[in-house]
Amino acid sequence: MKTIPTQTIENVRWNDVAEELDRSGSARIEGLLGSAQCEALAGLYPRDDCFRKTVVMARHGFGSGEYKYFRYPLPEPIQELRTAIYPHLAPIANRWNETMGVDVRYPPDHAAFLARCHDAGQTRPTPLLLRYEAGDYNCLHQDLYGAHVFPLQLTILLSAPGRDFDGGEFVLTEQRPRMQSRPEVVPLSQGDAVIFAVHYRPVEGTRGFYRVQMRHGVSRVRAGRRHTLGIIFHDAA
Ligand SMILES: O=C(O)CCC(=O)C(=O)O
Ligand SMILES: [Fe+2]
Repeated sequence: MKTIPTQTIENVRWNDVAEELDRSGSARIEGLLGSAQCEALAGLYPRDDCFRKTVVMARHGFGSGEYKYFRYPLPEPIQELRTAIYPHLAPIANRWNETMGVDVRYPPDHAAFLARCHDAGQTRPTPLLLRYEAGDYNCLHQDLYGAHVFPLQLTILLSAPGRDFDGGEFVLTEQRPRMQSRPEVVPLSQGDAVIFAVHYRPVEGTRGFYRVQMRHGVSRVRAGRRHTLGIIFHDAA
């Protein structure tokens, strides 16, 4: 499978991504992957040699649909994306933690952060491939897998809305202290990525910054089949 040219990642307007994340808690990158790359990645789903675990969401009350966690070594394009994107997000994560008064700081390269996870017993890879069919959905959740959490993650839509599936919108909610939750739908085309907060993000209020709690999920797929690739930067216990 073709690797992702590092050039592609370097060409993303990371300053705009950072601004958008600060403003709304999520940011879209259009056309991060080409359609051939998307289809090759979605095509890995039946390849059980690539995965360490399958989760049937209905069995756990997570929703309806399935996902599989990749095993190490990750397929090259996924390893590349995870390694190349992390250094652009670590400064944002550090700034957010500073704003929220959280002491944890993230090293500039992903290998160093993974070493921290692995030393703490979080050794299992978390990148995952998800598959939804008509009627399937993903309940609002947070992808926490242990004490070590990298506070940003991304999801890439591998299928084409309108052609491969209908419905199945990516949804974020933001729960502000003592207030009702704010929903947001992130419209995605095939190959687009959404970067979003895993659990908390800082929001500026009239009396300084406060912390809001984020969750993400997927609305019901109304027809067809939808695949996504999830990239989470911490490993799992
Ligand atoms: O399928 C989606 O759009 C959401 C996937 C997800 O929950 C994740 O990537 O962590
Ligand atoms: Fe998730």
